Amino acid sequence: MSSGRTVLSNNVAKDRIVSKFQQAYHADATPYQKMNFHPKVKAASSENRTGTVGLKISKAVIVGDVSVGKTCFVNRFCHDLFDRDYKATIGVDFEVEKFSILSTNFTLQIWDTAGQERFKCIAASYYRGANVVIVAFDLSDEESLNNVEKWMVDASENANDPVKFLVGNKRDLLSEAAYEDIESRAVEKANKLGAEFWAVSAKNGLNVREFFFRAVCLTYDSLLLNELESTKTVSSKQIGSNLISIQKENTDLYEAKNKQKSKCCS
Ligand SMILES: Nc1nc2c(ncn2[C@@H]2O[C@H](COP(=O)(O)OP(=O)(O)OP(=O)(O)O)[C@@H](O)[C@H]2O)c(=O)[nH]1
Repeated sequence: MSSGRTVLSNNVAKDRIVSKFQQAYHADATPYQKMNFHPKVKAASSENRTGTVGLKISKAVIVGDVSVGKTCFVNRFCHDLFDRDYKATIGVDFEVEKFSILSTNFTLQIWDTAGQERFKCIAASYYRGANVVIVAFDLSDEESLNNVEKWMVDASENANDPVKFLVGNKRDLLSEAAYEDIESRAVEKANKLGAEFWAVSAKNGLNVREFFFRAVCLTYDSLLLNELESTKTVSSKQIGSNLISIQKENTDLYEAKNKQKSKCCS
């Protein structure tokens, strides 16, 4: 976390408090149509029934061609800095950001990977288990948009049912007309990839904070909803040569008053 930020008692900076559901950048370029936190997520958050979601560290990976501005994008959000000199990322780098979402602590690890081919193997080993996949391209470089498909396939392969984004950076370099031209192709590409499109500028900060807030809102909502919905856990025990499944009601996150006795079945 950058110095100079007001940090609250729960170790979360004041500018990392998320109390409203961040909307998509472009209504026609998102597979995520929800406009608000799920009512069950809101209720569980206000009643502190957030299970492991507030304890775990969620993971975001950012991938894309060389020099599209991945490091600058992360640095703009995490440190409010912009470096105009290019320094290639060697392998991977990461930042940790703490949020408070609907008063629940939520930690996001942001993995910034190298775009250079020679570091691809190292970077790819960090894609595993990602909850958020961000494929970045340079809005002023059509070639980098042409390559987003392979980045999305590679990064999503071992991810954990991720929320997917296509982020066009360097918006500051384009006129309105030039932007509209590339936007239509980017939206088409995002829809094809099942990803949500954002146009940002790491240089002037345009949409950077909004983007990360959107990413954590969607991730928190989906992780907590999954946890709330998995009310039934099935564990298996090997007894002799028989596999016995024990189904038990795990109602901790729901109304405790509805708790029932564990049931056994074969
Ligand atoms: N005009 C403008 N330049 C940018 C922006 N973001 C990054 N740059 C410049 O683009 C160059 C590359 O930025 P990086 O963030 O290092 O790119 P990267 O994608 O992390 O590169 P690799 O680590 O090699 O994969 C630098 O010279 C930055 O100053 C932006 O939003 N606008």
